[in-house]
Amino acid sequence: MATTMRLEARHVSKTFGSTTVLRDASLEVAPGEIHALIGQNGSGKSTLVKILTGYHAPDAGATISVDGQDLDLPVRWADATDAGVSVVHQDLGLLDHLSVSENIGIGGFPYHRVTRRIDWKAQDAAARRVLDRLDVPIKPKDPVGPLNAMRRAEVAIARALRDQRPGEGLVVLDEATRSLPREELRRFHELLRKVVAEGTSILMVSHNLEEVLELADRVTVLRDGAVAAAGLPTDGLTEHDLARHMLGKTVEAVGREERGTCHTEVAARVDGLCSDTLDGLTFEVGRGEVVGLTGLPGSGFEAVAQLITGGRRPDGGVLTTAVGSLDLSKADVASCMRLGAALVPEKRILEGLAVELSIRDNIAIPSIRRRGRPWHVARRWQEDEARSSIRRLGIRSRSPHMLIKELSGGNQQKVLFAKWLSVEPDLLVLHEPTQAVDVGARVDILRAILETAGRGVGVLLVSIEPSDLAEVCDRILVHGHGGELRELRTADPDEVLHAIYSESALTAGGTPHE
Ligand SMILES: Nc1ncnc2c1ncn2[C@@H]1O[C@H](COP(=O)(O)OP(=O)(O)OP(=O)(O)O)[C@@H](O)[C@H]1O
Repeated sequence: MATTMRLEARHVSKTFGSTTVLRDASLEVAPGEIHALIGQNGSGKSTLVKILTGYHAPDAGATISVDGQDLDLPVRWADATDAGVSVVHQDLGLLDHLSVSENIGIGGFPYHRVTRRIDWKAQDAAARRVLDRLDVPIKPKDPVGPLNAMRRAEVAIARALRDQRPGEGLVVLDEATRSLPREELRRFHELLRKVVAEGTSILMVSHNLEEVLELADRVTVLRDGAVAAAGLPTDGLTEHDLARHMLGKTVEAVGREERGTCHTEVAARVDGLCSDTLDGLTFEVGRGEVVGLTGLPGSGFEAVAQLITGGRRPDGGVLTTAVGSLDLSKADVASCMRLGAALVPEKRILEGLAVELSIRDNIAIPSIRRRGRPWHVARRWQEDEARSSIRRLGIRSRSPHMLIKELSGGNQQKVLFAKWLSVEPDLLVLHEPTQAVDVGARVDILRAILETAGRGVGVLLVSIEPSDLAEVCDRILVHGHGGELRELRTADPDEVLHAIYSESALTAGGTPHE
């Protein structure tokens, strides 16, 4: 007899206005399996997940069932929850000022029968039960704020499993492992395996193909809103195979040809950068040079991107470019921009994009003054710049007038990147620019970084992605435990990884242009 699927979605389509973004898609997840849903940016993954959880209504003709029971469509979140479906989003959705138990209880607190108030005793006991079931050594009363990335992920999983009996239910992980440092991923994977060993199913949406192959039993690939491969067993598959299914073609490596050229002219110099986690960091970026900055996640190097571009004020430090010098402890974004330093930040929606404006307007914002006023004079330039960015970075959109909020996450990332590329600063600081973008877009972005450097811009790539760093950087500065910067020149991602996680693998030297 055929197994009853944990989740069976059939003939799912979705049309926004006149655009169909999901076409007759199907997805089957078996009990106790980890199933990955992958696809290029804008291929429809989030739309499909949002239909499963009731955020979007599907077009007519779809059916969705959990454990053989059809759900009424559009899905009501309460019905999905009753059927055992829960979601862990990318940001994990935790509230730092609340306790672990309160976070686990959000959306489903038990109420006292008589007083009709939240029954905290019952809530703490329920939190304890699910934490014990997962062998997570934290207490329900612990505050969430100080917890590290791994513990936070555990709390999010505990919340997802709160109402599920062992062996039942489906947890949807929407890029949920992205915030986890590499060394924690293995432990988190063990936790997920424990969850599915009981019979619960996991549907993971991910751009990390390495993780998909390591963790998932089967994978469904979406391409342009349709299923390009349904439920492929991952055994024997390679990342190349997955990329081919996603893109319908083979992805070529970035292939940096002239690396390590001597960059004698300095684009920007940072002197004595101090903050709570940094102790007098000093480094230079040459004109046309791509310099990587990396280190152990959480060791403090991540803050450099904001500290040298005016997003946050350091305790001390000076930025010098061809324009002049600036005391960073008194700087803001505008003064850093005047000096020629621009940042493509990590948290795109919060810090980088106006979501109610169009692609064209977002790209134009930083250049409005330079490109001339009044506004209509620059209109032609804006239109051309937006169209060329769309082409160059493969931004999936109907037109340059499409609003940012209508774009998929990865395509938003590309617009943010295009916005700052159009400025042509002296120093372009990029913080995790390939986060959440698909394999094809990643190559487009890395190529655009090299092109930008080729035009004489100094690029600082602040990242924990060893392969990005190895592929495009002339030099990589590794921030060590003791706060020192050590320099690495390599095109081998394993060597970068090794350097990040070991103290001894590097040669000394922080200022490199001799
Ligand atoms: N509210 C909306 N209005 C119009 N179009 C939308 C809306 N939401 C999503 N889209 C479009 O639907 C398509 C699929 O987007 P979706 O977010 O599902 O992609 P995705 O595969 O999750 O991409 P990513 O990996 O970049 O997050 C995109 O082209 C996007 O522009």
